[in-house]
Amino acid sequence: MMNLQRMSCHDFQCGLIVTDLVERRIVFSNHYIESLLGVSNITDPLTRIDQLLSRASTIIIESYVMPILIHEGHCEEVQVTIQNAKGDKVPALLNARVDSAEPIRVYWTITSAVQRDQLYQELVNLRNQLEQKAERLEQLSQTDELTGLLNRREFVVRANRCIKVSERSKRQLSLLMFDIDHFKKVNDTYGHDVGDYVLNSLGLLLKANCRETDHVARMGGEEFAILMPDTTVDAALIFANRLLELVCQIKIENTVLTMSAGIASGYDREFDVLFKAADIALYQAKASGRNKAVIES
Ligand SMILES: Nc1nc2c(ncn2[C@@H]2O[C@H](COP(=O)(O)OP(=O)(O)OP(=O)(O)O)[C@@H](O)[C@H]2O)c(=O)[nH]1
Repeated sequence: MMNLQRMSCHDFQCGLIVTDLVERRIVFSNHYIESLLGVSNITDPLTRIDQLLSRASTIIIESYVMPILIHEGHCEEVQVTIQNAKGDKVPALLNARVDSAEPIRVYWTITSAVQRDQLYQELVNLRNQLEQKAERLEQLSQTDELTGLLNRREFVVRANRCIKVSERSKRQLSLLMFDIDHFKKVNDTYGHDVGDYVLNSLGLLLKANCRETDHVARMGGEEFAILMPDTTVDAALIFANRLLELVCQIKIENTVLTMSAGIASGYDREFDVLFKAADIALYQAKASGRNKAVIES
């Protein structure tokens, strides 16, 4: 065990500095401070404690620590930056206490906070990583893996939100349901991979041609849906016909892709009602020859 009688301030594993109150000139510092700064001796009576700190830290001392010290007599756990002899910045934790006996002295303790800073940085990094993962998970839970479009669950959530807005504004929205014609034949003739490629290409085509305010989803299999806020049934029909023309551009060898569409519109209809109406219209489009868009009757 260490002989307590022979222990001196230099044995402490924290920095000790004694200064006067007004000018903060150093009258004593221990070895820890010297090793923190990378100098052999700083007990030069002309050295002020501010000279050991970064510019920002001297402002903190002047505007925050000193008023508290004068008012309360002590100030704890202030994060400062020490500038060492090499010019490196070392994060440190500072405590100070005033001894009012004449001559008035301030006792400063300074400990390196490098590890604390590293720990803090690690926590910040970890938090960022978790946030990114949570974002990614949220995205995965909302989208269809093959096309990157919304999945059915997220589509229904957003559609219900849009319906509420349209109920208030009394502005029509339109739901467009469409389904690739004879898609089974594509799979059977060219294989499932080509079928996937077609679905993916259609996803890209829809993303490129829909408005940012539209909600586009793959509802399952080869069935897609677009919810268009603030869109009348006539505008929806024009848009649906444009998509029918565009989808012909996706060709697999000699097969030209077509699709059928059903449209339902309104501003005061529940999602299930709107969905059913668009689905029936889609069925009518299929039943009456495919490659067309039909408005609900
Ligand atoms: N490649 C691929 N095919 C899928 C996927 N999901 C569903 N399908 C296929 O889509 C086809 C849908 O076939 P049907 O429901 O008979 O429809 P269809 O052949 O398009 O006929 P109509 O809709 O009546 O014009 C089936 O062969 C499914 O296996 C998928 O993720 N990838």
